[in-house]
Parts: sequence; C-alpha cells; structure tokens
Amino acid sequence: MKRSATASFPILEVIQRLLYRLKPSGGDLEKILALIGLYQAVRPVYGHLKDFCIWACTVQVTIPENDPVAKEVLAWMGSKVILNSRTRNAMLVTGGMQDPNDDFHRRMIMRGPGAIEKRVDDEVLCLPPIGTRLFWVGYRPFIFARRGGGSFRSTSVMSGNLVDDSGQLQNSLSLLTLGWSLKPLQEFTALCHQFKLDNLTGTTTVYFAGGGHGDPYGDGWQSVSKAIRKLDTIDMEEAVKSDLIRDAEYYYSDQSRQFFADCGIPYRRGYLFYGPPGTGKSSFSAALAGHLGCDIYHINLATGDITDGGLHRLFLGLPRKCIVVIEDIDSAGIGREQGPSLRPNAATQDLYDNHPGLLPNVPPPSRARGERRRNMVTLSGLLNAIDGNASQEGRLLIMTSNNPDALDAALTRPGRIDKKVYFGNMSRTAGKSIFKRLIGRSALAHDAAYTMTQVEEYATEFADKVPANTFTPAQVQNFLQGCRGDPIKALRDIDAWVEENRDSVGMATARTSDASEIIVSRPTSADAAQSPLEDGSEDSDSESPKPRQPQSMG
Ligand SMILES: Nc1ncnc2c1ncn2[C@@H]1O[C@H](COP(=O)(O)OP(=O)(O)OP(=O)(O)O)[C@@H](O)[C@H]1O
Repeated sequence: MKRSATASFPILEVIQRLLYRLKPSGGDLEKILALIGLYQAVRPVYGHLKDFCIWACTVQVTIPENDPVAKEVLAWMGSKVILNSRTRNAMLVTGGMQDPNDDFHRRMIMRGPGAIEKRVDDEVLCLPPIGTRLFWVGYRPFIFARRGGGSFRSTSVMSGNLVDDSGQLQNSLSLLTLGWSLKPLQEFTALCHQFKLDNLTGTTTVYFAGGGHGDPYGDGWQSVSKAIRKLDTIDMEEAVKSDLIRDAEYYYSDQSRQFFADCGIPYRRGYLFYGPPGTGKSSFSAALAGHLGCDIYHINLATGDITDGGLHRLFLGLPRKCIVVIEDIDSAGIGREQGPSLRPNAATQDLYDNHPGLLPNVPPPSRARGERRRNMVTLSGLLNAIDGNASQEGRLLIMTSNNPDALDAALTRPGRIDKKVYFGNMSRTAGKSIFKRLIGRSALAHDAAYTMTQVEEYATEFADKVPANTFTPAQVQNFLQGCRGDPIKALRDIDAWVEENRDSVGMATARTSDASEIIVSRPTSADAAQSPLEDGSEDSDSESPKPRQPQSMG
C-alpha cells in the first residue's frame, strides 16, 4: 500500500503487517495470531458497514411497548412466529402484561386463533423475547426487535430508544424492512390490527388521561385492555337504553357521516349523563363503547393536573371513532368566574404545557408552589378542546355529572350536548333484573335444586322488598355480592339491610324535579327521517313517576 494511505489511516498499516505475517513461510502460531488480529481490526469496519447498509436500504418504525399497536404486533408475533417456529427462545409471563379478562391476548399469545379454552388463572403467556428476530410476510423480510428499558447501550441504527415520563428508557418494539417507503410497515401493522379484529373475543381498550408529562408522543394517554361489559348488564329503562343505543349507532353510520358532511356541520355528538353517584353513568358509557366496537377515553379534570394545553393535546390525540368520557364534570369546578389569580404564572404554565421535556422533574406549577391541587382547566380551554376549530371530529363525547345545575350553560348548549339523560335510583324492574343477574344466574349454575321459575319468583319477592327509587344500583349490587349467590340468604337479609340503610340515603339521590328543564336536541338528518336521533323519550313505564329511572331528555 502506498505510504501516504497508511500514514493517513494507521489501521491500514496494521492490516498490512498482519497480512504479511500470513505468508506461507511463517509459523502456525504466528498465522493464528495474525488471523485473530485481522478479525479484531476488521470488526468495527464491518459493524459500520452493516449499519450503513441498514441505514441506506431499510425503513424502520419504533413503537412504545405500552401502546395498543405494540400489543397487536406482539400478539401477531406470538401467534404466527413464536408458536409456529422451532424457537429456542421465548419470553413467558404470567398474565402481567395484559388484563386478566383479556381473552384475545391470552388466546392469541398462548394458543393461536380459533382455540377455545377454559380460562385458567395465572396461566403463562408466550411472547417474543427481548432481542431481534427475522420473519417473512409473503416474500418480504422483516426484522422485529424488542428492547427492554435497560438494554439500550447499543449504538446500532436499530436502537429506537424511547424515554418515559420519568426520563427512564422504556420498553419498545422496532420493525424494519427493506425499501425506502413506510408503506409495507403500515400494511404490516394493519395486518396485526385486522388479526386482532378477526379474533376479537370481547375486549375494549380503555384509555386514561394522565402521566403525559414528558411523554415523547405528547398526547398523554395510557391504556389498558378490558373485557367488554355487555349492555344487558346495565339496568335502566329499556326505552331510554335503546334510544341511546340507536342514536349512537346512527351517529356512526355512513348515512349520518354523509349528512354531517353535506350540511357542513362538525361531525361530533355529545351526551350529558347526570344523576347520583353509583347509578351506572360510567358503566353504561363503557358498555356503549363495547357495543359500538370503539375504544373509550376517560378524562378526570378534578385530578387538577390537566391544563388547558394538556387537555387540547389529549383531544388532538383522539382517533376518529371513539367515546370520550369527561367524568364528574361539575366537581372539576370549571366556571367563567375563574380568574387569573387562581392560575399559575402564565410563562411557567406555557413552558410546562408546550415543552414538558424541558422540565422533566418539575411538577405542574400549582403544586410546585405547594398549593392545594385545584382545577387547571378553564371553561374556555375546555370548550376549545371539545369543539374548537382544531378539535378532532368523529368522537362521541359523554360528560357525567352528579350536579348538572352547577354546569355553565355554555358547556351544555345544544351542539355541545345533544342529549341529557338522567340516571336515577333503582326501580322495581331494575331490582328484579339485578337480582336475577347477580344471584339467579349463579344459583342456577351451581345448584340443581333451583329452577328458572323459582328464581323468577325470588326476584319478584326481592324487588318487592326493596323500596323503588330509594337506593342506587351500586348499593344493591354491593348487598347482593355479599350474599354470594344464595337467594335464600338475600331474601332473609334484605329487610334488615333496607332498614339499616334507608337513613343513609343521601339528599343527592332524591333530585329529579329539574330533569325536564334541561331538554336538549340538535337536529340531524335522522330527525327529519324519524330516525333514532329523534328524541321523544317520555317514559313509557309509569311505574315510578319520581324519582325517575334513567331517562333520555332530548
Ligand atoms: N344501572 C346499573 N345497572 C347495573 N349496574 C350498575 C348500575 N348502576 C350502577 N351499577 C354498578 O354500580 C357500580 C358503580 O357504577 P358507575 O361507576 O357506573 O356509577 P356512576 O353513576 O358512574 O357513579 P359516579 O357518578 O360516582 O361516577 C358499578 O360496579 C356498576 O356495575
């Protein structure tokens, strides 16, 4: 080699000398040492060359492991790659990664689609391990890499590091394939999603707002997979229930979408569920999401750590079809009168909202000053998030409240809230149905001595013993759970329970009279066509005039 080249790159001179030692006249030991030396000298060059080729010829996506997309990819990998290959390396977990009710992931990860198994508690799940794996979809090769929070020392181009809220590296998945377009990777994640839909066995993803400070994606949602609650487990007046269901189904129909587009109306719909605590407002919202096959997003403004900017980001992060529940909106203390004196310093707040990464260890401004946690969302911030120009369309917004009178009229005006539904105490009919669900089913399943007719009679007797519209379904559910499936015990103890608890029935549970004052309706195409969105929901059941069972006022 030329002197000038070896002078500029000393490694070349080293290689040259090592090659010289490989000459036929050299000794064996000398040759072996020279080969080892050559390997060591060339290895970094090979590493850089490999990284360059990967960088130049491939595309890659990184997915945080707590993201629903990652769960779908893991489920696909577990079912299609890990379980179908002669792998000698897999990660086993005892159900910790997924919700214990999550049949989909259990079946997908453990046994593959189509398997119907009796559920076993603490069963072991089989997942792709930490590390990389090559697999093919059709004729296209993919590299799947799963990384744990502690395994990020690599400088490889496939590192895809992610940092969580507390600045720690979090688990992530990377997917890599040949080419310069992200399309094949998008198609692969769509394939995983479709795989989940095809094998869905009754789960819905529930998102909670919170923990978004420092979130690399900036939307602040955290998710968990839950078993779908069936609508028939919610005891409320049938007419009101079916009216709400038809309204929501119609809202998500193509016809309604087209109508909104034709009329130039923002494609949004809102409900206000109000009534005493424990009457099924949240449960019905979750069941409705399961019925519509969409995810549900919960926001609790009363926690005091969501700001106007944060709320806006949360809404921007919503998908097109979803249910958003803002819980106990009255307790968030939002009012027009909230003045600047109650607000944190504007500059600090802005820095915190827009650049959370710059203040990783600094708590939200109000707490930094040692103040009591208070609501940081203003009315205008809330209105802007839910239906401002930049707000996402397609969502179904449900606000729940124990005290709707405390709400600002701007929040509940038609267009923002299209239906107001009162959830009240338990009626006699609901008492019967809750008895059959919580006691009757288990009695019939576990004790051959009980018959359907008997259970029906017990349920009627039970409903007669519980005064109508006095207790919340949550209270009665709590009592029945204590009876552990024994109808005789339930009937024996109910009188004493009613006596004991009658006095504790709060004032809150008695309010109903103003229900008719807050009728709201927004015309839609369905109104014209006498569709489900037309509300004529006066109670058909005259069993209990006041307080009323859940009612749709629209
Ligand atoms: N109408 C109902 N039908 C069946 N179960 C109900 C009903 N109402 C309440 N429950 C039960 O009571 C519990 C509490 O219900 P839920 O959280 O939905 O009430 P809520 O009205 O949203 O209360 P809060 O206003 O405090 O949020 C749940 O376990 C639910 O199963």
